[in-house]
Amino acid sequence: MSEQETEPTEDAVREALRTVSAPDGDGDVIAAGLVASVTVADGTVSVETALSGMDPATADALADRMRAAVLECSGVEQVRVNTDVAAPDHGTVVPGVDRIIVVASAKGGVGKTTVSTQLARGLAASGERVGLFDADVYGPNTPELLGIEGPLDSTDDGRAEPIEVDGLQVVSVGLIANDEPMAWRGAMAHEAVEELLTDAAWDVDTLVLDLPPGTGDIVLTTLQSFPVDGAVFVTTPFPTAASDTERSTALFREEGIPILGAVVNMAGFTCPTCGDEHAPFGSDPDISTDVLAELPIDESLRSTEGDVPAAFRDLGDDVREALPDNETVSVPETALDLRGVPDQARIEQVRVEFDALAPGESLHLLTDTRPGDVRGVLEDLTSVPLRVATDRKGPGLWALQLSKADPDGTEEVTC
Ligand SMILES: Nc1ncnc2c1ncn2[C@@H]1O[C@H](COP(=O)(O)OP(=O)(O)OP(=O)(O)O)[C@@H](O)[C@H]1O
Repeated sequence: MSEQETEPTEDAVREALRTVSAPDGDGDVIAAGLVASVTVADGTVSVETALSGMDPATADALADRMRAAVLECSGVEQVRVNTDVAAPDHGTVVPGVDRIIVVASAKGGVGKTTVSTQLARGLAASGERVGLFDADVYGPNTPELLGIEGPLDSTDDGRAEPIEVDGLQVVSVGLIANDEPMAWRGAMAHEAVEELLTDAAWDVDTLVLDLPPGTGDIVLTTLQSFPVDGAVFVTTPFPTAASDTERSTALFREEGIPILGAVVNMAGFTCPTCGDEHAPFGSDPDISTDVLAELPIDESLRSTEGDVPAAFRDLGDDVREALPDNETVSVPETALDLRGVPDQARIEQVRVEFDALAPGESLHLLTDTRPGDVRGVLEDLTSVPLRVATDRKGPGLWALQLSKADPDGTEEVTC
């Protein structure tokens, strides 16, 4: 609280809450009996709600509106709106899968399937258990690339059994019994893809998911339904492919998906006769995303026989490096809930609370600001080494644990 501002009163907070209408036209949230109690201490307002029975999405949206209204009260620095409703389900965990990396492209035919398959092989080459899920209903080419055929067998408990090939567990919409994924393009296609993905008997550390090109239904529902840890975009250097990639990455970011980087494929070739370099699709595409790899037109990059091409082993390492820390971060009751808090106020709160930590102690945050931005701001505010653990709780929502490094310097420092 600034020196000029005084502690808000409980009455003022209740008055602010009266501006929030209850769902179903029941007047405001106070009149509708949806607020059980309000407490104020040192600029922090805690609102206990009585929302049991309400569906989680409505309760969450209502809590957001209450939080925003209370933040308008003079002297309020932080608001905790506690709902007695389970948090909305932001992501169906895929059984047997620890993390999901999607491979996407704005356009078809740019080499997305080639990159997905070789990236999966590259990750597996360093000892990870890797799955490859081909969700490209428009061109499920993974089976052909890996020389495998369907239909998939069923496990004893009736789940789809991934085909083991080249150290990968593979499931493709091209491996289903009726082998007609093109017929899935209709309205129900995304449900069929989701079912196959969650139904498969995976046992992997990382699942590489080859999305259909573009940003259609299947792509969006996959991003919204599953806890995707990061996306790799494949593009050619051709100017329109690059500008389409910019638009697609912006949409992924809006969905809260970390963009790990781009692979610029078909970036030139060496003439086998004269040895000259040619760039038929142009060079240096104008994209703001980090370029993880530039791959030439080269027959050997298509081959899935023998050793994984060095370019894809390197890509595997770079992708692993680019992944945000995906530890499980808890959200204790004392966590700072920064959702909806104005920028300046949230920076000040984090600075004050971080300064107050003893070395080795941690501060927990729940925030709608991207973790990289929080870390950047904090690094500008303090010279103390910090460690940041990040856990994406849903689209645009992260739990962060910010720890002050141990004085003896034994703790890993990640910034
Ligand atoms: N760097 C490369 N050098 C040579 N050939 C390549 C390269 N990348 C991809 N190809 C070839 O280009 C064709 C298209 O690649 P691929 O099927 O991977 O593209 P895609 O983006 O998945 O296409 P789709 O629109 O079907 O999803 C394939 O025949 C593939 O072998």
